[in-house]
Amino acid sequence: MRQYIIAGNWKMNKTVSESVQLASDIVAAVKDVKKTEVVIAPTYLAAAKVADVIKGSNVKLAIQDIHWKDQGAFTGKVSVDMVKEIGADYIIIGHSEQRQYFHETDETVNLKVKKTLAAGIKVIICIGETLEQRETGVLKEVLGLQIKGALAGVSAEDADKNVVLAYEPVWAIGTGKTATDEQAEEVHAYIRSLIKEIYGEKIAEDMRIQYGGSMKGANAAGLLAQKDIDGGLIGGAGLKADTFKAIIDAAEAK
Ligand SMILES: O=C(CO)COP(=O)(O)O
Repeated sequence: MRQYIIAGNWKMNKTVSESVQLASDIVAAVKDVKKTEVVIAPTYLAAAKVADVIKGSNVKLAIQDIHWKDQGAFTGKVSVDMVKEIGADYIIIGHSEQRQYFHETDETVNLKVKKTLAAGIKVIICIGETLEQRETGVLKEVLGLQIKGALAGVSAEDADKNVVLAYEPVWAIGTGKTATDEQAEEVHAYIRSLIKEIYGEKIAEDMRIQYGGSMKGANAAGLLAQKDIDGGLIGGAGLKADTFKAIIDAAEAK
């Protein structure tokens, strides 16, 4: 059975002191959570302090993106060794906001994925279609390119143990428009079939696929009840301990 993974992507929210407070609130709120993997992704600036706050707890640390180079003249960027040193468990790669605003391509996603896995850190790879792509019927093609692009050269062993996918339909992010349970499940099942084509049945069955896009306490139970939905990548509802916990409760109740 796949373990649910609920991850809060804090995006460009919270100062360092606010991040420390939110991380402490989440640690307290989830201390009795047993079945669900809980992850938080603060900003770079807050990450080291948040790492200290969550040490010894059942909350894991994700970092929002890295550069694929080891070091050098890349103003504004952070390398995998830097985030490894502070104890990152996951790196989120290929978020649609990166793709939309910061020139992320399937090729740069792939470079970052390989760099992260080589450093012994797990990846959460984000994929998803825009409304226009959905409406013009190219959803499957877009997802196929994103998945094959991201995973090119990734070993079966890494795919099996160290890769989580996050399906985030761009039109559902921050809009309050969630995909219906059926819409989401249909795409998740399709994604799993693509993984089966690439890596075979066992890895397809093992790989966790999160849903992301206006997920909250009120709709989490329905989404998480779907056969191929294994958790959530949460934006807005992850910015308060109680709204985040409501989603984790829905996972724990399964
Ligand atoms: O993009 C998301 C998480 O990475 C989803 O954001 P929202 O939950 O705010 O829609």
